[in-house]
Amino acid sequence: MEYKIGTDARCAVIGYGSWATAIVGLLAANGRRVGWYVRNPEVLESLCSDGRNPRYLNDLEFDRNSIAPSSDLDAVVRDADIVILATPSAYLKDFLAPLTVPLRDKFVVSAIKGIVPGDYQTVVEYIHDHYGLSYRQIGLVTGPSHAEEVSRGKLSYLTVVCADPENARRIGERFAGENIRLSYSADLYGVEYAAILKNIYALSVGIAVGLGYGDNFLAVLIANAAGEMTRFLEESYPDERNTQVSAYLGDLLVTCYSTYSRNRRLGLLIGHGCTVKSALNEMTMVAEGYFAADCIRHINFRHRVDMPIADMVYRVLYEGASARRCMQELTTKLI
Ligand SMILES: NC(=O)C1=CN([C@@H]2O[C@H](COP(=O)(O)OP(=O)(O)OC[C@H]3O[C@@H](n4cnc5c(N)ncnc54)[C@H](OP(=O)(O)O)[C@@H]3O)[C@@H](O)[C@H]2O)C=CC1
Ligand SMILES: O=C(CO)COP(=O)(O)O
Repeated sequence: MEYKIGTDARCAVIGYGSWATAIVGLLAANGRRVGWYVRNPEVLESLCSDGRNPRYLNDLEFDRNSIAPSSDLDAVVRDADIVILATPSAYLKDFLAPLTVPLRDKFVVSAIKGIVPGDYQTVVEYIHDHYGLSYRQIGLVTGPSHAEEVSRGKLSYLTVVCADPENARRIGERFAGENIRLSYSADLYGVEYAAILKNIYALSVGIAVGLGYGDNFLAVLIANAAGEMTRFLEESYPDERNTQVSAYLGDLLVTCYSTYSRNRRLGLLIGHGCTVKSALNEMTMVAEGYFAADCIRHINFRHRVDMPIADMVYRVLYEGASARRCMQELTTKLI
């Protein structure tokens, strides 16, 4: 089905973590009231009374007239034309479970960077298969974009991905702002997988830093991670794409280097000697790379791409292998 987003399309955001909150901040600055599905009563009450999310990005104050938070998922979706998904991938099904209103007549944009566990599908594939949307009705918003910086107005570049360039521009208009630059792409498969893989690579970087490796080695590790990402995309879904641009390489770099990165932080804890279980318990936010390491391994059984870095992360996270020994072995495979 050909789906055209109208100029007056209404947006709604599903989720109330840090990225969802930063996204609502961008959309709300652009005019129309933003629907917002917030199932947590404490967060909902605070947004309605005080215009703040008490759990995430608490310093961001919303004009209460610009947001419409609600715990009624059906009502939020019914009133929207563009539905933006911004939950961690592991909880997406759980968040969408109460939905009885069809999504088929909406445009769905995923801001999620992960695989739906259990189904081993990307969010785009999952929405296509389970909600009956055509791939032309699904898009992505991605790029190097930590919520903390976006919400504080630090210059950030986002990439909107969807098949139809006109729809991509309409979505871009909603995210646009003084400190947001936009790019466009039609590579749904490549950009979505790049955003998933970079989380695994940032975990490997955190592990290396925690083990005491220096900047020289990190540069080698990240250069090899960029190569591994490109190899996976080229071998699993060949297309004309330039993986040197922000949506692929840029997002990999920011996640590997930024102190805001949740994935890097999880790796750091493990590199410092925490068990995987205690490192996960220490995290106050979700590190998608933990789930992705298992899902990508499973998906790669089909493609059989050589992925030594992703394999190393999997062995440390899921097989109880020694981080030090695995990293040492990996050093012999990098160029
Ligand atoms: N943060 C960022 O800078 C960016 C994140 N993204 C992507 O956005 C997506 C959302 O991430 P982000 O906003 O960072 O996530 P956060 O860690 O900030 O938020 C987590 C959200 O998930 C809920 N949650 C946590 N644990 C559970 C659980 N066990 N069961 C059900 N719900 C749970 C939390 O609810 P509660 O508080 O009630 O526990 C909260 O709403 C991810 O795919 C991420 O990769 C993309 C770009 C930037
Ligand atoms: O995707 C992100 C930045 O672009 C966020 O990465 P982390 O989840 O590692 O913080």
